[in-house]
Amino acid sequence: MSQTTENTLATPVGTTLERYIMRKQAEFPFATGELSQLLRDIALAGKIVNRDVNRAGLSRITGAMGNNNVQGEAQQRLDVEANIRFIRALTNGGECCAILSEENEEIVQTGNEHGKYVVAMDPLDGSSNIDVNVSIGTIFSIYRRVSRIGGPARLEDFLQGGRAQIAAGYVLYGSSTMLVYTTGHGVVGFTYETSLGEFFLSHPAIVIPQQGPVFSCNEGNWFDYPEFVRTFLMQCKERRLTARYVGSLVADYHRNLFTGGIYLYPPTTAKPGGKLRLLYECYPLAYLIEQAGGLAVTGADVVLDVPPTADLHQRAPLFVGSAELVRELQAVAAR
Ligand SMILES: O=P(O)(O)OC[C@H]1O[C@](O)(COP(=O)(O)O)[C@@H](O)[C@@H]1O
Ligand SMILES: [Mg+2]
Ligand SMILES: [Mg+2]
Repeated sequence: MSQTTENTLATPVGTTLERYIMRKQAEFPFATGELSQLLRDIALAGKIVNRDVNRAGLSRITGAMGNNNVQGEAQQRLDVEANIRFIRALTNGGECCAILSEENEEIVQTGNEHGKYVVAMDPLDGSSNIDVNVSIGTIFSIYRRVSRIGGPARLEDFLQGGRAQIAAGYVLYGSSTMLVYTTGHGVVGFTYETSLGEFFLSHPAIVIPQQGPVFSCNEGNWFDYPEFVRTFLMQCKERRLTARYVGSLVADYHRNLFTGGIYLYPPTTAKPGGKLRLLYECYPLAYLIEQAGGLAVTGADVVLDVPPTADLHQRAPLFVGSAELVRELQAVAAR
């Protein structure tokens, strides 16, 4: 076990996020604190969105905006609200020079041209569940920029590929609110203590079981799935695995991370390239799952090795979770 993991594991449960980030930074003599600040900014935005989510019904942040986003999907008020909150926190934090968001067609330049990092994000994941009080989330992915520091960010900063991520994670707004992320040294989870307004370390080293009892898939699309997907789903049923599908990627993913299992969003006739977005849904969750000992594929290919195209909102099929289950799917896909 590496020194870093030993120190991390030595960090007692109940440590605040702030103290954990400081400890972590101390483990890297050349760390300059910018990434730490960026993680703090994300946590701050997560707290504000958590408040908005909790009282959405009271503050009228419910329902559709009446327009569609770049994906052609109806934008919910909370999609827009969460987008504003994260863009504002990342801009004010000073370390992020540009943001790619599901809710913005183009890259958002923050004006922090000295910033070394860019962030790709899905500010509100699980939009179909917003107004019905079902768990939703935020997904983020961080890259060190490759464009010249001191100037605006460029497209290539976001097209470095899944393995160039230096950090990734999500905030889950569920029965409790959690921040789960990796910086390439395992996966760590913090639980939000609303009354104190603090994230506390609750899961120092999250590891997904190699096998699992759960499969998560919208079987309403059964007739639109490729043959290999139906074959795999039949195998799951023959083995009496349990079907669980919340319809919020972050919530389904989070459950399977702890219980073991596989989440599937296959290609369909309507969406042969898949529904989920490669840069701010698939890549970050694939990076996390590999850091937790699991696997993420698009079918035969490993998600983190899928090269990005110039389409910032490109989609990809996603099969993610316990390594053995995902390999079984890969084997069926390769037949
Ligand atoms: O309704 P479907 O087709 O099952 O799709 C649900 C999936 O789409 C998503 O809502 C897409 O994400 P957004 O809500 O961020 O657009 C996932 O969270 C979820 O897993
Ligand atoms: Mg999403
Ligand atoms: Mg979204």
